Amino acid sequence: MNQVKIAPSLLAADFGNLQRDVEMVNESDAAWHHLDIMDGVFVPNISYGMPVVKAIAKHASKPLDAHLMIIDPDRYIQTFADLGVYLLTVHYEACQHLHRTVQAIRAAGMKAGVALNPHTDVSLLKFILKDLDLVLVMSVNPGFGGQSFIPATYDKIRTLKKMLKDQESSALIEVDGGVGPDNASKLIDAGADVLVAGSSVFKAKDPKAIIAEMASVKVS
Ligand SMILES: O=C(CO)[C@@H](O)[C@H](O)COP(=O)(O)O
Ligand SMILES: [Fe+2]
Repeated sequence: MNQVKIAPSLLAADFGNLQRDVEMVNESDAAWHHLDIMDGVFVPNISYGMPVVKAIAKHASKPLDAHLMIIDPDRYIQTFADLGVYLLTVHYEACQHLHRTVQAIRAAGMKAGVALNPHTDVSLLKFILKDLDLVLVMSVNPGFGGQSFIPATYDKIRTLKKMLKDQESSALIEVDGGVGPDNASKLIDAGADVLVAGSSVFKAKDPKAIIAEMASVKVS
């Protein structure tokens, strides 16, 4: 069984000290850097765009896990590939032709992920699971950091885990929103492979210790 991966969300970083915070993640037990790209249309917030992704990529030593909260993400697939993104996740709710988008992400040389809003049923991915490297289960409504975790997520992860097993899919389950040391064990027990954590890491006195604590949770 693989160890859980921790992906600190740079949305909660200090943007005035972005290089410092990216380097903190480099030196930590984190597996990936999680980048949240918001367009102000799909979600009611605008985060950052390509120049900031480029700056992060310049200093990051771990794979870039980009979570696109933008409509019609096909427009930017090649750009993110050129910026060195490792795994590109698009929202089920933001794509007209999800299968085509996933194929285009892989054709551009990246791993492909699909994110589900809290109200979106995992069964909608039944016929595309085999084509995915990751499913991102949103445990808050996308758009902002620092929100409260939605408890229905546990059941959703368990249901998805069973679907993946039934289909012999090796896609990872990533959970994003309101995640921290308090719920990490329960999420891992439910079947999460990757934990995204923004506020719980960057607002902590010792961010590296929080990352280490979550990364060391034993997988049963
Ligand atoms: O995608 C998102 C929000 O839409 C996340 O990645 C947040 O950035 C996580 O922040 P916390 O809930 O951990 O503070
Ligand atoms: Fe995210």
